[in-house]
Amino acid sequence: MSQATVFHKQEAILKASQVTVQFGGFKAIDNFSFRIDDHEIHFLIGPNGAGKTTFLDAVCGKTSTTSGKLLFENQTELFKKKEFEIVRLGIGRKFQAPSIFTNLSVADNLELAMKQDKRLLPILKAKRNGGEESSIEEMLKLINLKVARNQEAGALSHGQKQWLEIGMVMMQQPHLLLLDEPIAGMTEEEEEKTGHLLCELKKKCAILVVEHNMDFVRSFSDKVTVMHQGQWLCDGTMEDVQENDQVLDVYLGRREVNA
Ligand SMILES: Nc1ncnc2c1ncn2[C@@H]1O[C@H](COP(=O)(O)OP(=O)(O)OP(=O)(O)O)[C@@H](O)[C@H]1O
Repeated sequence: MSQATVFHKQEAILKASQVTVQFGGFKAIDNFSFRIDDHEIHFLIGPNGAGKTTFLDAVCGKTSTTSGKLLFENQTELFKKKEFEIVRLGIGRKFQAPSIFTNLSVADNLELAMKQDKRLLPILKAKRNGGEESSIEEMLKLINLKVARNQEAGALSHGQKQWLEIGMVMMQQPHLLLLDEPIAGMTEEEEEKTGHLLCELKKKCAILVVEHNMDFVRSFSDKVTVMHQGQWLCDGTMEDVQENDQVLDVYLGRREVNA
């Protein structure tokens, strides 16, 4: 293989092989295989209870896999790793529940997210160095919150809070970003801005998103994987998967696609 071929070959950031997650006798994920490449926005879709969130939980170490392999960047098996170890390896997750400090400024929230030592006082008393200052500035610009840098985070709109949280996860410079329904509760304008934010972020990392809003998936996905009853149903582009008869039957329905 020539050097040029090696450089242009897509690298898998995460490969799941035959992963099963069992709660008692119930398989929330059943023999599921999956792959996401670097710089890809990959949506995980499927009916309620399909196992999408459980898969994110398994990747970030919140839930243990019962069997199968989860290989990160071709070399690290995530099985049995603790959540903080997985964060350090380069997998960041934004949870649905808010985790911002509402009475700190937007910039202070980003600074806090950047530090390994999360004790508030020493961080807020210490003067930021030039490198930290420019990382915060860059992130403020990316998440569209430059004008709100000194505003208390609690006073932001719902959409702005979501972007701040995404920014906080990004301050750890993850190679893989996990998002669970990032546009829930947003206005149409905020949804659009979030989509464009994801397109910017994919220049820095791969992004795996659980989502039910099919218009959003259609607009911003590179690839889509459909899950059903814990199992892989199909994957491909959104155009591909919305023509799959099984996907139409169990999830999308005929009317949605016709519309
Ligand atoms: N800790 C748990 N203990 C027992 N069952 C669980 C647990 N967590 C999830 N489940 C079950 O596993 C199945 C998959 O749940 P999961 O939340 O992953 O689905 P989902 O595809 O994300 O659904 P939704 O789109 O509604 O969020 C569901 O039947 C759920 O009730």
